[in-house]
Amino acid sequence: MNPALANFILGKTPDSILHPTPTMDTPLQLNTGASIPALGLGTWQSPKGEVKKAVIHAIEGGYRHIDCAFCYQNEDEVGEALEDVISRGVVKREDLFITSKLWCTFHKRPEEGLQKSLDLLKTSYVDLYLMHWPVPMNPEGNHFLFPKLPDGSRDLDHSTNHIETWKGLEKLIKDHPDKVKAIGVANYSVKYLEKLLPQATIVPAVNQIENHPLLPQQEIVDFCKQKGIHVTAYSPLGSTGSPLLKDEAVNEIAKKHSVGPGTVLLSYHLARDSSVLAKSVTPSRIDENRKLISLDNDDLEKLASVSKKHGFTRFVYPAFGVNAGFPDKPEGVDMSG
Ligand SMILES: NC(=O)C1=CN([C@@H]2O[C@H](COP(=O)(O)OP(=O)(O)OC[C@H]3O[C@@H](n4cnc5c(N)ncnc54)[C@H](OP(=O)(O)O)[C@@H]3O)[C@@H](O)[C@H]2O)C=CC1
Ligand SMILES: O=C[C@H](O)[C@@H](O)[C@@H](O)[C@H](O)C(=O)O
Repeated sequence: MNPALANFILGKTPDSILHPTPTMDTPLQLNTGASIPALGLGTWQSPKGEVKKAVIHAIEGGYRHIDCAFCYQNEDEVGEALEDVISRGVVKREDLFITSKLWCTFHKRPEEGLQKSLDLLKTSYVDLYLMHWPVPMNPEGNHFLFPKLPDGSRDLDHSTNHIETWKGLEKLIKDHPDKVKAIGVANYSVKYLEKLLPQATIVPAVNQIENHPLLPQQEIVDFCKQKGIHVTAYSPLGSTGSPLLKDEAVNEIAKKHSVGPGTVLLSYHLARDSSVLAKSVTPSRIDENRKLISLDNDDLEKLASVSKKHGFTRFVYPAFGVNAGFPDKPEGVDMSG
């Protein structure tokens, strides 16, 4: 039977009224008063020679949110793409939402880090500037992005901490409101936020975290919601090679809604009031990833069962050797401040 007719007979409010179908442009509110589009194009590991075409394709197809970072080492090509679409009148700069991130070796130099990204991206401002990881690394080490000690471990900067970095970002937005519209964090656990918030004069607008059915991070999502911090989910497909597209429960839900498994994995975050970033340099996938649906409670329960059945999997965990406060990764040195 048609679900709408069934609901009518049962006297139930259809899910479509309770949860209107989200789109990639559904604006989600930030604590700054601005909004962030529900779906963003990721650019991590998007190779040079491909990322420009990918960003142009995405924007021509309606994407308005692009996630970038200095450490991705491809912001120059993203900038060429932005210049291209803006100069051709495909989109106006003010209709785009561009995120960049302060890399770990720049924690003591936020103004320099921001200016480098602005120059590469060929834009006068970013909509959101995130502290990429709450882990300062030696700015004068043996590599400008990934300095290492002789034993091969990452060269951390113990003379400062993420709280000092945040204060630098607060100063940055106060001094340069024309260059950065909102500041936020990434890869923050509840433990780190609990250390940061009492010392912050600006509550981060966003916490960008790894999030998918194998790593629901419900405690962080709930904590952020309570504090007015918007969550953006990264690696929704399981990162490189998109392993989560094969998950059995995800595929059952996809079949039920007659959509692909990617639609389920991306829509999961909208059901939790988060925005989501999907990376692809493949035009057909960039298009496919635009499709979002509203999931119902049965779907969400089934997705919650995925990590209960298989345990937690964190796909992105760089070898900082730092305990970032994530319950699933208790090892490493404490840099929480
Ligand atoms: N703040 C942080 O520390 C982090 C932020 N991020 C951000 O989040 C973004 C997304 O996360 P990411 O880790 O890249 O991983 P995703 O979960 O977005 O997965 C990307 C992978 O999935 C493939 N893929 C994409 N769409 C499809 C599709 N429809 N069908 C089949 N395969 C598909 C891509 O291949 P292909 O490109 O070849 O098509 C690529 O291999 C990043 O790019 C980055 O912008 C990510 C990690 C950490
Ligand atoms: O944003 C993506 C990730 O955080 C990525 O920037 C890091 O994993 C980085 O490659 C590292 O090795 O520290």
